[in-house]
Amino acid sequence: MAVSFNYSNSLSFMNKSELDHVSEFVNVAHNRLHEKRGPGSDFLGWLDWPIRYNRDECMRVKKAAEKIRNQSDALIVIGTGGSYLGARAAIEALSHSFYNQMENTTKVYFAGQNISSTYITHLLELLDGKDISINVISKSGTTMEPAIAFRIFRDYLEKNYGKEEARKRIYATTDQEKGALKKLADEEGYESFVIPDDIGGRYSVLTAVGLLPMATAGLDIDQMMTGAEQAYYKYNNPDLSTNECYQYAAVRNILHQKGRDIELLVNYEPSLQYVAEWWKQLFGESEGKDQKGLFPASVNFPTDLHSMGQYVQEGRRHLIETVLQVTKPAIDFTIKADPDNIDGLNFLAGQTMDEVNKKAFQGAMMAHVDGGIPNLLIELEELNEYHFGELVYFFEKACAISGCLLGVNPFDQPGVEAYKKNMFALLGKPGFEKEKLNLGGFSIVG
Ligand SMILES: O=P(O)(O)OC[C@H]1O[C@](O)(CO)[C@@H](O)[C@@H]1O
Repeated sequence: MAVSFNYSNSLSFMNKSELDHVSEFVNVAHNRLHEKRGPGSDFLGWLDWPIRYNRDECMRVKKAAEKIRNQSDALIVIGTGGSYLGARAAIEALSHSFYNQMENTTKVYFAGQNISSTYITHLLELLDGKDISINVISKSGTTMEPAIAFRIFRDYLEKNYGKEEARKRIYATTDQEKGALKKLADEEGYESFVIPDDIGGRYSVLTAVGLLPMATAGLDIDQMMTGAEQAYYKYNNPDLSTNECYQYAAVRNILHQKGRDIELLVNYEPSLQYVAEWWKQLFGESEGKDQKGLFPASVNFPTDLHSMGQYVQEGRRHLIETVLQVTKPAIDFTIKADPDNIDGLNFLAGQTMDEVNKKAFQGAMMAHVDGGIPNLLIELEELNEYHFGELVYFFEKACAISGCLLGVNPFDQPGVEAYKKNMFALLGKPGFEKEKLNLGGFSIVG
């Protein structure tokens, strides 16, 4: 099976009867989703997206990617949160580990996910003398971090190419009708792609938001959509005893109710690090509200076994460990015998590097379960576009069901506005004068 879920190593931390109990609620959550009822039902466009996405737009995405690849040394993808993480996750997971350092590739760099003057200056230095295009992505069209980066890069393009040519090198992915970016794109005549109204940022990776940067990096986006389509059918069944996506949602909720407050997503392939970052936004923004929710965190093993391993083994018992495991690595090789064996590693001779990696996983998993940490396992047969699409859909649907089980609206993110208000007040944005007065009680350094 391409993506599979196994919770057998959490059964000593819960009773099977608890799953039977929750299956009724899973059924309710399933019906709510599929009948488009319940909180956040305006944002369910992702649910059947893999079977109804706009093929013409997808074709346009591929053509634009081709043009970018022919015309530019690098694409600068400007966006943050859901307008950034999915594309980065896919490109890092599915491309060469040193993609941007390889010859003959169209480099993909990200900007607008921070407000660091050092980062953006270094990026501009790196791009000096190179031909570039820009894909600016923002659903609202008003998020400040990417808006600042876009202002800087637009200016850079106009200075380097002149206004006319700059326009042809800017691709905007935004709302169909509203927002400052949409307005600018229309005025300037940028080629534009749509983020559907009913798909929230963190659910948008399989729209043009993710697909244009991915296609530019040479990924097969048709395969990705086919994988997501298969997942749509596979996880369409309300029966908890067979639907592994729903089992993941249910088990993490049961464990959460029993005092597990943090879910650690673990990988043994460094290229999955940004899948974890994408997953953190998906679950964190969806579930962390009304003073509820599992805190999504991530570690990269075995690297972090040498830093966080101690805590996982013996620290506070509030963790769930969810391992995202790749069954068959893209590349494997056999460790050779060394006639001198000074490092004492000849016992590994004849084994493959991946066999050793898998033993590290098994050893850590057994130790952590023995140490009191329930283990969930999500296995991915291979890291390719098809399975990536399937995995995205698995997580999206599990997150929606999980949020319903938790009793929150999994599709809004009201809490993100609080820091924005303070920041705008501190920056003196017109309209935020009252908020500025309310900041009086804090001592502000810096
Ligand atoms: O695509 P936008 O509207 O720029 O938003 C980027 C991100 O910012 C948030 O709105 C939070 O502020 C996320 O939900 C979203 O993914």
